[in-house]
Amino acid sequence: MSKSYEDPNDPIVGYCTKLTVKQTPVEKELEDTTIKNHQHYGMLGAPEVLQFGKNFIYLIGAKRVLDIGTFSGASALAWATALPSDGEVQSFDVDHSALKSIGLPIIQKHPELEKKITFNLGPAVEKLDGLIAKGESGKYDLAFIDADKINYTNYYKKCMKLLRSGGVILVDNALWNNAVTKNPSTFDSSTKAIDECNKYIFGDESSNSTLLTIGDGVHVAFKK
Ligand SMILES: C[S@@+](CC[C@H](N)C(=O)[O-])C[C@H]1O[C@@H](n2cnc3c(N)ncnc32)[C@H](O)[C@@H]1O
Repeated sequence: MSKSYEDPNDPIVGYCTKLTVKQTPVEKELEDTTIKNHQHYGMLGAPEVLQFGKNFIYLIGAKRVLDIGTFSGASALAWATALPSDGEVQSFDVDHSALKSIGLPIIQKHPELEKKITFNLGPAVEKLDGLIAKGESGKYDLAFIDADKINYTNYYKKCMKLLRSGGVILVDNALWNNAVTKNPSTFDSSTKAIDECNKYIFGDESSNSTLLTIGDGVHVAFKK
């Protein structure tokens, strides 16, 4: 499987995307501007995955969302779009260059969305530890994990602490261009880390999960 914007001619991906993804004009503008202006635009969250996350926000009545890996702001914007007016997104990244040059000028034209998002600069592991230390455990509804793959299991464990019972974690790139299905002797460090995270989630007694083949694979964990 692949992200719809990377492989627009795949008939199954195209059909599924066309009949499910409902981007607002501002979401579309941010996606298009990132694809046009950033050489690593392939880091963008797939719109079908962001739609899936938005659907969960509606379904579980989420108000507080953790967004691990901001890039140009597409996932943070998607969550802010789906959240109610008193909703909150905490988004984390070590690098705000794509956000500043591409995402922020677009998001700032929509103060009602911008006010819901806090963009935190710094390593997400430390930032999540900071939230746990502040007594925020159990107070978030949904988490989207989409930063450095090496820390995927760390992010999962920390997000599980921060989520309430009934909360949902979406782990993006869970198939990593299908590399995790290949012979383990071929794994690079990112593939190994993603495979370990998928296995850790499967063995975790505090959640149930489903690994979906949308986008680059999304492992969805439901906290008991
Ligand atoms: C795949 S992109 C995120 C895409 C974004 N979620 C979206 O939907 O468009 C991954 C991001 O993780 C960030 N990142 C890498 N290492 C990180 C770390 N240790 N802590 C926080 N962010 C990190 C990168 O700078 C990059 O912007």
